[in-house]
Amino acid sequence: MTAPLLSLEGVSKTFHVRPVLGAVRRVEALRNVTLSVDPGRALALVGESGSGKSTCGRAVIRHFEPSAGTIRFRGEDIFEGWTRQGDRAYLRAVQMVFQDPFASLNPTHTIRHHLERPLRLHGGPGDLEARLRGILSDVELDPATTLEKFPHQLSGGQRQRVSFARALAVGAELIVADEPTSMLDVSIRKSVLDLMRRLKEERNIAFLYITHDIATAHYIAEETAVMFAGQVMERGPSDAVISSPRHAYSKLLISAVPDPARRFDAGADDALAFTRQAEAVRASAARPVAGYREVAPGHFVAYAEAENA
Ligand SMILES: Nc1ncnc2c1ncn2[C@@H]1O[C@H](COP(=O)(O)OP(=O)(O)OP(=O)(O)O)[C@@H](O)[C@H]1O
Repeated sequence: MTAPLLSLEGVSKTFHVRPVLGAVRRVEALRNVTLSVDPGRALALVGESGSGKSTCGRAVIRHFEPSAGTIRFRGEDIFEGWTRQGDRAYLRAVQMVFQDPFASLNPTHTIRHHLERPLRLHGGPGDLEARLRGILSDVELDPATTLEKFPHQLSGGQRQRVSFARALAVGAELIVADEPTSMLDVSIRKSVLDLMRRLKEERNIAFLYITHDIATAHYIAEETAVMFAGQVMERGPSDAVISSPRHAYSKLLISAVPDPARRFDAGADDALAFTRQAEAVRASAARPVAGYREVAPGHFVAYAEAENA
């Protein structure tokens, strides 16, 4: 068994929101989250809005320190006792690709500028121009027509490819991809997902893939974790979690994926009953997780205290 590249052990994060008027509000964005990602593999984090997926990704790229728990990269605590050199190596090895590539590309600089600097800093064999062209080819962009362009002159899909190229340029080993295709046209989503798969298979890059889209989680990731209210409800092989979910909340989430064969007005009479049932499941899932049952090898399902009795 390979050692995980990244592991989160009992990670919690509480934000204190200070409104202009009224009392400070505590938001428990992550509660005791334990997950791991192996080299060259992908873990998908799925869940509804506000479930804590992005907070998890942001903790991994050290946007903030968790309130509790440990995050390790190759066995080393990412917040403790690193030399400056180790620190720099981590910042290179773990890269984030965001939903909106515009937000992470500087509109006043060409694609050449975006890629040249990290390539220079990172070093590596071969001359810079050849490496630049190589990296663009790796993300299936034509160097001849791309290098001198500005971000606004590219399509959304091409811009997202530049984001991946930049991660490659610094020597990323783990990419935290936060909804990388959700702003793209449906017609080009698959090609960007295919690129991610290729980077995983050919370059051994690991992915923490954050998404609302359960179908793409299945397409990209060997493993899937379902989050709700800052906790992991279920995790395991994507096939098992998505095709035969075991936790009531995972079942609810997966049942909410639109079925193209179903008429949009079908079952309207059942809608109220469904909403009531969904509310009950969500209320139950929000309770603190007491532990996980391993229902099949590597497939873990959360239980709350009373449920285990
Ligand atoms: N900086 C912050 N300050 C206060 N609350 C925050 C902060 N960042 C996130 N939260 C809260 O933490 C919870 C989890 O948010 P998070 O963005 O991680 O969810 P998400 O699952 O990624 O949702 P989405 O899919 O909408 O991005 C939410 O209630 C959110 O409002």
